[in-house]
Amino acid sequence: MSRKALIAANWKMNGSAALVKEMTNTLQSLAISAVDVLLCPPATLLTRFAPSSQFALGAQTLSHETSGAFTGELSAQLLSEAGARFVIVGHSERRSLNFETDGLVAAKLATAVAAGLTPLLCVGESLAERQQEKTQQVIARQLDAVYASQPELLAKSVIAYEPIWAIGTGESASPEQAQQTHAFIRAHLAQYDATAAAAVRILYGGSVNAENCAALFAQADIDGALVGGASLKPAEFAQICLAATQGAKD
Ligand SMILES: O=C(CO)COP(=O)(O)O
Repeated sequence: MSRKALIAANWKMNGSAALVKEMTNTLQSLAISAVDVLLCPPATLLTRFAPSSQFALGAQTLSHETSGAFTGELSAQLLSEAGARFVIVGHSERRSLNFETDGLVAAKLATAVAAGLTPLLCVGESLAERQQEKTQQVIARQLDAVYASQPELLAKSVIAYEPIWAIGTGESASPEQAQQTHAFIRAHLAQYDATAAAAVRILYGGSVNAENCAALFAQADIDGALVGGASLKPAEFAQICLAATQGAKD
C-alpha cells in the first residue's frame, strides 16, 4: 500500500503576516512534490496566503454547527471560503483546554467532511495513561467515538497520533514507540473498513524536529508528521519536509 507522506504545520496561536510570507517563500523555493505539505495557521491568517501548488491550507478547529448564533465560532463553510481544505479535529489542547468531548469531536469531524474539508483527527494518551498501560484503550475509545457510528468517514480522514506527554516537551516518542501505536491504530481501524485503514495516513505529532524526523518517517506506519513548535521556523520545517521526501515510500 503506497501512502503519500503528509507534513502538516500546526501554528497553534502563533504566527504573523511576516511568517506567512517567510514560510511561503521558503516552501516555494523548495518545490516539493513527493510529499504533501499542509499549513494550519490561526484562522485569521488563512486569507493572507496566496494560493499555492506547494502547500495546502487547513484550520485548527471548527464549529460542529453549520451557521447561526454561535458567537466567536467558525463554520466549515467559512473556513473553506478562507482557503482551508483541511481541519484539525480533536487536538489534545482543545480536548483539555476547551473541554471538547469524544462526542463533540465526532460531530465536528462529520461536519467537516460534509462541507468538503479533510479532517485530521488527533488521538493520544496522557503520561498517566501511558504509565498505567492504557494507551491502546484510550486511543481505541477516541477512534470508536468517531468511526463506530460513521465508518464511512474513515476514507475521508487523516489520523494524527499525538501522545500528550510528547507535545511541546522536547521529548518525542521513540520511533519504535510511535510505530507500535501507529500499527495498533491501523489494525483497530481495519474493523471499520479494511481498505480505508490500509490507505489512511497516520501522522505522528509531538516534539518532531529536524533531528528526529527521519527516524520517525522510516517507520512502516508513520506517514508524516503534525509539527508544532518546529513549524514556526521555516528553515527547520523545510528540512522536515525534505526528510520526508527522502524517505518517500512507494
Ligand atoms: O501539538 C502538536 C502539533 O499539533 C505538537 O507540538 P510540538 O511539535 O510543539 O510538540
